[in-house]
Amino acid sequence: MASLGSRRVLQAAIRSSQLRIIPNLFAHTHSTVMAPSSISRRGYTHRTPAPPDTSHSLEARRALRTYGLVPPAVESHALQAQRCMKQLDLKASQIEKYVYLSRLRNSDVHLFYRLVLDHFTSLAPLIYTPVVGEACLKWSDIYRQPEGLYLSYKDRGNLKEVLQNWPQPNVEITVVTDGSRILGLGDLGTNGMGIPVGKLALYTGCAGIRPEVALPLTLDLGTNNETLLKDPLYMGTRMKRVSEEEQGKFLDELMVALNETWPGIVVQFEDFKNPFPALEKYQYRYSCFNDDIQGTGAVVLAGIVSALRKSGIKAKDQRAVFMGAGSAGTGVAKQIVEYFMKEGLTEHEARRAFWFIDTKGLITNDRGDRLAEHKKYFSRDDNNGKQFMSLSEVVDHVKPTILMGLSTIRGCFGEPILNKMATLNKNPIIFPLSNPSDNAECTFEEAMKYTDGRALFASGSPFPDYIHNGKAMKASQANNMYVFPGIGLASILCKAKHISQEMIYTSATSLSSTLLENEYESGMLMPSLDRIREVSVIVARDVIRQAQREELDREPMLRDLEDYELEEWIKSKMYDPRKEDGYLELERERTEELVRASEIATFEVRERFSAKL
Ligand SMILES: O=C([O-])CC(=O)C(=O)O
Ligand SMILES: [Mg+2]
Repeated sequence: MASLGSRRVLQAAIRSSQLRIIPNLFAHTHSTVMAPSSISRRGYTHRTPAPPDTSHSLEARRALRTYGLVPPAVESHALQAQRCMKQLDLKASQIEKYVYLSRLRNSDVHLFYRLVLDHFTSLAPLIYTPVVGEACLKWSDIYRQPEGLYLSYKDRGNLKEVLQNWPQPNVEITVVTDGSRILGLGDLGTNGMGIPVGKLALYTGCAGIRPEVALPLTLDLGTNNETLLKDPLYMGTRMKRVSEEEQGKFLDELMVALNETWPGIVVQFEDFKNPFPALEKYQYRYSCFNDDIQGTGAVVLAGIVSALRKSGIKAKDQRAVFMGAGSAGTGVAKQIVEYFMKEGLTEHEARRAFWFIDTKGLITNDRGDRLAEHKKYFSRDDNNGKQFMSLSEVVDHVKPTILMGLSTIRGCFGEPILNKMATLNKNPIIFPLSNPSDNAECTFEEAMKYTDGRALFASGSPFPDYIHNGKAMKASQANNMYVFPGIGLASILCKAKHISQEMIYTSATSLSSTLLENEYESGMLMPSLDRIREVSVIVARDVIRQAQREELDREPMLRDLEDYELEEWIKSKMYDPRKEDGYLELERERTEELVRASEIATFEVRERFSAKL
């Protein structure tokens, strides 16, 4: 027999199903009491009925009783999108545009994604880097609505219960951050929520992951950012970050709780200052990966493959100087080592092609400090006792072919350094990867101007085109958005047991294979952003194939498909907002709801009946 509590829930459900006749004008806001269509197995879902919509036919409006609530014209999706773009144009600042788009995503999710798909190149910088960086810096000020789940240190022991509060019953993927290293902006605590939200918007935009199966997750484990701790509007717990050991235990509980709640969920770790413990511990146990180390590494590798082809200089003759020696930097370099080894170098030779600079200068074995674990692999022992303090000294010493920036020091690839690179190389490879744009080591314009237009360039954040000698040149963006959506999509679709390093590596070679000949000829190292959806399909296809080779897949029927069939199947699984219709969706939900309500009513009657016996 149902308990009193569950009876109340059932009664409330029945009551609300009667109330539902009037469409909820504010059904799109999470704070609204949900219409019964929102009642799911787990409680409430915010997969709400579409709000009154100017694209609904008059007949649909009458059926929905929204007739008269919107102006009389019946508009096409294209017209609606046109109005949104016009409204976006009226916003004076980037952050206002960000807020406008966030609101749109929360109020009319399909319209938002139609916009994203149709204007990806111009909107990506607004929903993602660089503007998402500004949004995170100002998150406490611009906060308007819940957009993800927060798990606090004080919730340990109960993480599973908190996860149950997430309104969606089926979650297939989560992006999780502890906010400790947001882009190149440092520790932003719970203000880092903008990152999981932004990354998952790209999952939907680039790889067609349905918005309702994506969970943005932010861990509130304290912050060491004094400004935030003093800010009255800061919304995280006001305490210093917990210790590494405490964080480790918290993550152990989280991974179990996530997998018990949503078995096989794909977990993307994002912007953790200390990413290695989690990656090493979980990568062979769960379906997870670290985007900053593995995703960025794969994209940069794809860029390097194309740049090497373009410059004509073999792997064995490459020398790479890395400005910045954080975990992401060494992670990126390790993937290039793997590639150099596949090109015939021994591991020793490949490793020796890298020189890392941190705040104390060139990393050497004998410079007299204790090196962090992740730096040891690339530490030099061939400096003959000499230490090199500045980038300029290191460039003179190494004569690099590649300059990689992961330092977050804006402008450290200045004119003299770029001039030197241009003197040393016909086509110097210059990758200023720090995000957002304000932290980039150099801009596209600077790279081109000071190398006489000869640089092979890719950056982390977008840069505008630059006209050199009358020729318009396009900046390539070596951002992990070219691979993480495909890796995540593949892992969901083939139900990967875990995400192997080979699957990540495959995403890199797959991405480099998508560069079209005309893109390559024009100097681009990454495919055009307009094609990101088709790129994600290819990446997903190849990553699935790799999972199959390693027997990590749990969807055997995919093995029987030819490549072109697999591609078609992947496409058929992708959410396409242009095919979504709020009205039809609502009708479907209504039917389901009626069935559910009658089941509940039957249950109620039976319950009353048995209570009388
Ligand atoms: O978010 C981005 O644009 C790339 C990235 O992962 C980072 O910089 O941490
Ligand atoms: Mg990141």
